[in-house]
Amino acid sequence: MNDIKLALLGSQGAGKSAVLVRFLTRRFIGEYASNATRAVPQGSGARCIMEEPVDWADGFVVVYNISDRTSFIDAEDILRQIREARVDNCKGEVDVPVCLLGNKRDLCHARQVSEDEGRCLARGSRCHFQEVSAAESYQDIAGLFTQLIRQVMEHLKHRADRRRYSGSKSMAKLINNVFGKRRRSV
Ligand SMILES: Nc1nc2c(ncn2[C@@H]2O[C@H](COP(=O)(O)OP(=O)(O)OP(=O)(O)O)[C@@H](O)[C@H]2O)c(=O)[nH]1
Repeated sequence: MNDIKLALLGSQGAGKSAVLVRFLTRRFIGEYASNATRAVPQGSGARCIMEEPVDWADGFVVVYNISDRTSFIDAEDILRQIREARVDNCKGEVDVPVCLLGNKRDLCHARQVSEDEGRCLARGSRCHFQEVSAAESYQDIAGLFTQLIRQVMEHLKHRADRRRYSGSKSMAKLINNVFGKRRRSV
């Protein structure tokens, strides 16, 4: 079986590493060096632009921090960019699986983004939504990745079936053209 490639995107400090480390190790590692983000805020910070199109990903996890509205606006922007890229690249194909994650649910006393807003954004972007806390819970994050991986595998299978089908259709057309023409010229 081929590897599955997932991209975790989101603004700086949203908790991408914490979510991933929680899933892979079941542990919450509170402090570690902050990576260069794959999606960076630019200019005033009101717009979040991906450094490069993520065309290698089979699925996306877009993370924001529920106690930071700017990170939610960034997530909105990232989802829009993913949507636009898939309109360009995947004509007629089933959408690439995407999950919107509202992280740091344990900080609900400092909440700036309601759960309804998250759900509403996900609905508009045709993606799954969940609030989680990388600090407090493994189960939610594990369940979420398991579901996303399942969706990605189904998506890849669907895409492979489609390619096989359109390949055999082209071959049938080619044979028809060649032999059809011959028959006419006899
Ligand atoms: N309270 C709380 N803190 C969290 C949670 N997840 C991450 N953090 C903290 O938020 C900070 C940023 O987390 P990171 O995982 O480094 O965030 P990131 O999105 O990978 O950040 P960059 O690498 O800078 O893009 C760290 O201090 C984490 O300990 C959470 O669920 N709850």
